[in-house]
Amino acid sequence: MKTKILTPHVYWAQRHGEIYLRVELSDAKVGQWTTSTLGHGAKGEHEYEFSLEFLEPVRPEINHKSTQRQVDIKIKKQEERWWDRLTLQEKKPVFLAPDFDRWLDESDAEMELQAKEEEKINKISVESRVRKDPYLGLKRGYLFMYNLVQFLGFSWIFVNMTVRLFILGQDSFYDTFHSTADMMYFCQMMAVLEVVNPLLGLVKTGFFPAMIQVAGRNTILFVIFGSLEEMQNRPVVFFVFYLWSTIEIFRYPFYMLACIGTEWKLLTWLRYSIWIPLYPLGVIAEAVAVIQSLPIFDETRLFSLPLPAVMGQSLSFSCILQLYLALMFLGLFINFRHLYKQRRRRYRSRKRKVH
Ligand SMILES: CCCCCCCCCCCCC[C@@H](O)CC(=O)SCCNC(=O)CCNC(=O)[C@H](O)C(C)(C)COP(=O)(O)OP(=O)(O)OC[C@H]1O[C@@H](n2cnc3c(N)ncnc32)[C@H](O)[C@@H]1OP(=O)(O)O
Repeated sequence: MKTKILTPHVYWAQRHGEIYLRVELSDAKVGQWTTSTLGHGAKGEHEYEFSLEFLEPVRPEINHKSTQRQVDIKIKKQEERWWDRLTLQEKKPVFLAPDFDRWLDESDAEMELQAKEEEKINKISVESRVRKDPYLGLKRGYLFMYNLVQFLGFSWIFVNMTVRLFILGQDSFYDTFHSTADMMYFCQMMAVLEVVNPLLGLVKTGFFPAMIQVAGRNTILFVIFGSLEEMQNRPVVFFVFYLWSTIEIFRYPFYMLACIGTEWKLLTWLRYSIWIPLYPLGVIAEAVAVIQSLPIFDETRLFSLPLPAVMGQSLSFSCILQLYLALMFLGLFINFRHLYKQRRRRYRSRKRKVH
């Protein structure tokens, strides 16, 4: 006697490139992928069959996996695009229903596709960077050592000044230069590497912000404090050195951790936040130092530029410093904007990673 062929329940979902069918049959023996199946359905062991005429052409190769509970079928679409429905006929066959476990609407599927693409691109770019750069370890080692030396130098200055402030009180303001200048000279000469590093492609820092930072500080340190003894025992030295070293004892350890692929949230926050009060205060302290040095340069004629006889004797260096004062505020604006962007970039990309 001929057994009755039954139709199983079929659930479907799609992605841009694939169709997923889930046939509710346990222990099924799949015959030809197109139709016939032998398995246990709701009505016991039977032969089951279904047929679907797809809305658009699909590739001939079929992937199917039979489990104790169901048969999973994956079919590739000929062309990667979203279908409005599964079948050519508009009316959905009664045995067919959406597979809500797999179901995504078009925009969700697009996002899933995009995320997969991004993951693929990231993987490729990380792999190619690692493969392409045989000196990566050496570069990281150099940067780590550079940051470590700077961190130790600025920490020494910061601790020295703080201890002296506690012991001597306001008196410590007057000989900051004599107790810390050698170390500051060392650190700021080393800091020239911060302009070289982006030029060599060792770090992603912009060349201009680094140049403004290093040129600005070294003008104050070597030209104003270093060459004018009269400036060296003024309290302004204390404020300038203290503001510089306060940011650096957070910035350099932050970079050190970045070199070994680690991050401490609090340190990152400090690196990208305390410049907000410190930078303007630093520029104000530096401006005070420049203003205080003007009459000294006028008096001593140090670094004055000789002029042709008709124009007078010489141009005092204080005139150049007045121009520099204006440049300082331009420098402040450029670097403040740069640091603001770096802060936004850091927190925006971190937020994206969390989602
Ligand atoms: C046209 C004008 C002419 C100019 C003439 C001169 C005018 C002078 C005006 C100057 C005013 C200066 C005043 C200033 O001296 C006052 C003070 O300093 S007060 C104290 C407060 N100061 C600060 O907070 C500023 C501290 N300095 C800095 O932050 C940097 O020097 C600066 C260049 C301004 C910004 O840093 P950067 O661009 O590097 O930002 P990031 O830290 O986000 O780094 C970007 C990515 O590069 C990686 N990186 C950078 N350096 C290193 C390193 N040494 N080792 C390892 N990695 C490094 C970093 O990790 C970032 O990578 P990622 O994006 O992957 O995280």
